[in-house]
Amino acid sequence: MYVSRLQAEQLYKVFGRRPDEAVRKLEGGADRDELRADGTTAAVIDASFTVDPGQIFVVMGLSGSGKSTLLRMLNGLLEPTAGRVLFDGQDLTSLSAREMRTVRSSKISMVFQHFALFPHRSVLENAAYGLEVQGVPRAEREKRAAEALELTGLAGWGDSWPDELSGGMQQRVGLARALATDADLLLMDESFSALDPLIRRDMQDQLLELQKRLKKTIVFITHDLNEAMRLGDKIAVMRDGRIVQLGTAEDILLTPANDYVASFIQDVDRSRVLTALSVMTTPHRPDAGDCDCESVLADTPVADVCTVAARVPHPVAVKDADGSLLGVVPQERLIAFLGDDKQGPAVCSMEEVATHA
Ligand SMILES: Nc1ncnc2c1ncn2[C@@H]1O[C@H](COP(=O)(O)OP(=O)(O)OP(=O)(O)O)[C@@H](O)[C@H]1O
Repeated sequence: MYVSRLQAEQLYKVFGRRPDEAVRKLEGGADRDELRADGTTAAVIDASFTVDPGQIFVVMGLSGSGKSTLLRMLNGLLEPTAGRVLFDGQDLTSLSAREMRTVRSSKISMVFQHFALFPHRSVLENAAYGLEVQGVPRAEREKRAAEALELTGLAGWGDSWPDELSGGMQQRVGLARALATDADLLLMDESFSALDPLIRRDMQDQLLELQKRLKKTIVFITHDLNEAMRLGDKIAVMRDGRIVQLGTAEDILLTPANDYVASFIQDVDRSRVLTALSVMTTPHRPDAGDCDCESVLADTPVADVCTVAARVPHPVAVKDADGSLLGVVPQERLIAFLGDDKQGPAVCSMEEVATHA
């Protein structure tokens, strides 16, 4: 039977008095504000989702929306008021504190926003810290920490002190520490939020690059939708404790669940998120794609489809990895897409253009 790596089932976390009663009220349709009047905070309300092996699952929301509380229930640091967390089919909420510590130290790694490095330990010792907690002998942990430093582009920095490294490099040490333990589940809490924009982008690229090789299961918390869309295979948008939308970046961009989500997507660069698959159409000519011109793949971002469109004299062919034709993207469709940036869902307007063309 197929088992999702991580599963949240109707998770609730209520802080304050009479939490069970509060859950019943929430199940009956009460909202956060009603409970606040009783001095109770509903931090997470009825959160359900699955994360598959090798996926990056992003939880996105503004401050106070419940992201950190959700994450702390996933790693067992907080006990849910109601609901279950399953990891590889095992119910974490049923484990004793001791069993939970074992799972946490061997299978789950955390990467925080603030690097949490020990200033009086070398970079190598910092990267080896998780292994030290697991009781791995020194020689073995130093070898694995050095490998992890190499993975994160810090080969040769092992003997330095944390304060000799830039912010971006310190965050890589944090990442190396998480990778060194071989934990399959990586929980990243606003891990790149303290970094300058360019370095932040660099770290996002590096994470995506590492992920191609390592295929960890990652839950990544952020308040930045652009970051969520760059990284997330699946994104949960949270508001006031509830998940208000769960979907891919394209789902969120093309069909935002409500005005709240729509207000976030205004600043997203759609040409980097949407792919050839979402803008292509059926070719009118039977010989489309038969020439030797450049083509694109279904997951090529629209921005890169534009570059190819500028070089070929006909609609850009979209092909699968075997070279079979999936569809075409006519230049007018791209122009409509780029020109209609501020006016709602791009694909609707493009469909109109295609119909009228
Ligand atoms: N230990 C606690 N006791 C009482 N209330 C809490 C506790 N922890 C969190 N809260 C409340 O729960 C709500 C959700 O907080 P949480 O920290 O999970 O949000 P967040 O989305 O992670 O915010 P931020 O990005 O600012 O960390 C907030 O209203 C917060 O005040």
